[in-house]
Amino acid sequence: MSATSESIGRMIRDARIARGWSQQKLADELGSVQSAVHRIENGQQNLSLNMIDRLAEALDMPLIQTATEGSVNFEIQGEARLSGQIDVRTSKNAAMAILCASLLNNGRTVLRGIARIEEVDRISDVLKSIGVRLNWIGDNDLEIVRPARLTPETIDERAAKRTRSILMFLGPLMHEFDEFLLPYAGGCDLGARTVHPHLSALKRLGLDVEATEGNYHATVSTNVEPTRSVTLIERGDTVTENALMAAARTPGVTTLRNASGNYMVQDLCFFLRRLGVEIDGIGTTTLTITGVERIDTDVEYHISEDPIEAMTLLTAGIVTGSEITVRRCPIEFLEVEFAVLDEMGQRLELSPEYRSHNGETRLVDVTVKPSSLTAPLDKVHPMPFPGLNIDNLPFFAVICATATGQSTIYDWVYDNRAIHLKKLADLGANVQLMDAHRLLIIGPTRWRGRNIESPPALRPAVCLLLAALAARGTTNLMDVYVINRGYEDLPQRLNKLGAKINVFWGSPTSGD
Ligand SMILES: CC(=O)N[C@H]1[C@@H](OP(=O)(O)OP(=O)(O)OC[C@H]2O[C@@H](n3ccc(=O)[nH]c3=O)[C@H](O)[C@@H]2O)O[C@H](CO)[C@@H](O)[C@@H]1O
Ligand SMILES: C=C(OP(=O)(O)O)C(=O)O
Repeated sequence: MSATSESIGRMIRDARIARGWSQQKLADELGSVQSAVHRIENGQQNLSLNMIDRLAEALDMPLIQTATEGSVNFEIQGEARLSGQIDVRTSKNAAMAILCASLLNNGRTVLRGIARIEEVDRISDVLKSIGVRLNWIGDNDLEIVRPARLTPETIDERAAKRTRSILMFLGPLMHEFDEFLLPYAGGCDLGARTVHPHLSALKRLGLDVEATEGNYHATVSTNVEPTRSVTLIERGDTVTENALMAAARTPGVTTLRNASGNYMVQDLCFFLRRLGVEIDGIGTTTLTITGVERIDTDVEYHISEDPIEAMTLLTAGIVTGSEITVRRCPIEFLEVEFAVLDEMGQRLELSPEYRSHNGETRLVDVTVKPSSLTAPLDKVHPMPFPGLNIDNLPFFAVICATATGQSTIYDWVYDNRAIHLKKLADLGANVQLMDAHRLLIIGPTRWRGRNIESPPALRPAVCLLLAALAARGTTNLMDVYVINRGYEDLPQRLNKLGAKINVFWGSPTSGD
């Protein structure tokens, strides 16, 4: 059986009307807002697993769960010509860091503009399970109030194991307990990802963590110097964030060297500053943090725009040869990407800069002009900020496949990500995996639609969606949970630009 988002929407509307409920009443029951119910009923919103469960419970309708059993899939009709304007939404990765950082605050935290994505739902499930109260107060605004005592002993292990961000509870929780356990982190299948840099940095900040059977066993030590300098053994994003959260509530001055200056780290720093934590060196590799004993502040913070989503949307325009304007692109985190695109012959028009709602991040509107692309002369490779973003590299595989000539994509970072990009061959690309880290791509590609399983990795999966937009024929991209992990209503938003993507549950209606 397969059900589309429209048919599920109709089922929900009928059930609501049968109960004599208004959209507002259903929204109240769901802990959501009326506009979200309106969109769900019109099939204009992706339904997260969490929302499906809540709808079934509120309407006492297990049928909704039955209808949506199996995977969420996208049917993409290709040869799309896109036009119009689209706004970049806020980032998954900053949301993850700041949601974890809200644990540092005993006051009320309101996060504005937070993306409603599976990853936010997962970490929300985990936060709720340790006693935190979360309340959506607008379509994308979340109120967070933590209890006086958090209860890590009641943690939702299933949700915790689906996200790597659980690692970022270590920094905040060390201020509350002498000893605690956390389940192992999960996330995308990108190959082995290091945890040791986190443990090594936290040790220097007074937290000993031992990996035991299925758990991290954390013990706080008391012998922390009043002034400390910690050099991270990797310039990783979440390790920098973990160390920042450890330093934020450790009185005295901490200097973090080899810190990441990436977008999510900057966003976390701006948030911590609002909480009264002094931080110097934001955006550089040396951060100086003056910690405070206790934070009890009612704070509102607007998360900034996602450079990875910006690159995703720009790639949609590029591979379909369309003219679209992607508004609210955080330019500081896209400079190298744009320089590489420029070398390849891609024309982009940039508006004057303006500020994001956080008052800090610089934004521009970018218009993609249909261009004739040639392969870059050298390999395309990522570097920590301010290099080409590691999560933007996969989009260059699709773009290079569109360009004329031979390109090399070199992903030194992840052992398994390039392997997933090999799947672009199923949609017609001439892609060869030279080794686990290098792809050789010969373009241009005549993309063709297929039935295809999503790889278990967010960016490679969305790359297939983007290629499918350009492909001849229809692509059924099956089991897109990973895409919904990081993107809010991507099909619906691309459809507003002229794409034809249908969300359905179960198995595809037509064969390949
Ligand atoms: C929730 C979140 O914010 N996730 C992001 C974060 O994950 P996160 O910070 O968890 O990234 P990892 O710690 O897994 O680092 C990614 C990989 O890069 C390697 N590495 C990293 C830095 C370095 O200086 N040397 C080095 O070798 C690590 O060993 C690892 O294999 O950063 C990654 C790299 O930007 C992004 O892909 C993720 O989207
Ligand atoms: C790898 C990613 O994220 P995570 O760290 O959440 O797995 C990503 O955003 O592409």
